[in-house]
Amino acid sequence: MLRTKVLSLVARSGPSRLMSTATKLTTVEVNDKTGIATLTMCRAPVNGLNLELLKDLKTSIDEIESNKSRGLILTSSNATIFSAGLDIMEMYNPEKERIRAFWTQLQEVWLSLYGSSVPTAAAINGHSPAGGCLLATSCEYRVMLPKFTIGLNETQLGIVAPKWFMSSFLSVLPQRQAERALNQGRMFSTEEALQIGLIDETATSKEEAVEKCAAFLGTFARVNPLARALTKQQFRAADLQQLENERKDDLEKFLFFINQPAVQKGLGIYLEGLKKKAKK
Ligand SMILES: CCCCCCCC/C=C\C/C=C/C(=O)SCCNC(=O)CCNC(=O)[C@H](O)C(C)(C)COP(=O)(O)OP(=O)(O)OC[C@H]1O[C@@H](n2cnc3c(N)ncnc32)[C@H](O)[C@@H]1OP(=O)(O)O
Repeated sequence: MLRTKVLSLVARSGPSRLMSTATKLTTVEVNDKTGIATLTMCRAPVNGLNLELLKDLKTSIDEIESNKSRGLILTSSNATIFSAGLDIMEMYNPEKERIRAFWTQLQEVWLSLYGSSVPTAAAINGHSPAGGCLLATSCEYRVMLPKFTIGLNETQLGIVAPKWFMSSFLSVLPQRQAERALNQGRMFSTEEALQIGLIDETATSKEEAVEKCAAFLGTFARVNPLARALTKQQFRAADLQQLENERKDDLEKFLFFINQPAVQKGLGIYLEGLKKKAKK
């Protein structure tokens, strides 16, 4: 595969450079003026996080990290969906080796995004359930468009959000609200998310959301980058270390849980419901 960690310039548009590692499911565009990188997920139809999208996300985050960008804005090329979360097809009747690689890659993405030394923000331009919410809450700031939903709905699917999903959620919401929302598998509307503090701002268009994210990232312009990065790291170190220490255990727990006949049955029913709804 033509994937290289070296930054390559493949196109120019206005003051931005599109940088790419020949990945297909993400693009990274760096604004020459601000030094802020916009990382866009573009896996049709719903930015379902499958193994390939996760690999591309990891490559792009690493690229932005090593390129010393001033900030990272995560968004989607889909007009109504930020990310539908984990691709359920990866977990339904899974193939043995692939599902191991899939979960390991998800861990990698979370460790690099939540632990990024670069300041991060999410321009949530569409629905953001489960894994989509994990990505958004791993960032330091969230701007969301109206009339969409966000939340960790795992219990609605008969599955359990692992500890590190909770860590990201808890870095944004107080424990009492986080616990209740997770137990209920609650999806919040944009307005509810703003009220509870799950998002920081709303915007009326993707462009405005990206601008507001850039304005947030700009607040660090006069802060010493090393001091800022080390401060962020200290806030997040315990969560990151916990997963680092328990990675193998976490993978085995996931495999055990997902392979339970009752869980497989539940996922099958949920998928069927999604497909029926899509056909209507
Ligand atoms: C004790 C400790 C144990 C630890 C164990 C750990 C286990 C934890 C395991 C996993 C954690 C899981 C995290 C997740 O992220 S699960 C995924 C959750 N996501 C969802 O529930 C979202 C489902 N999708 C939707 O709600 C909607 O699709 C939408 C709001 C995102 C978009 O709606 P709309 O625009 O109307 O699109 P459609 O619904 O018509 O969908 C189009 C198309 O896409 C398919 N699809 C949608 N979402 C997914 C998905 N997440 N995975 C796979 N496929 C998806 C949908 O079925 C349609 O397909 P088509 O009929 O073939 O066109």
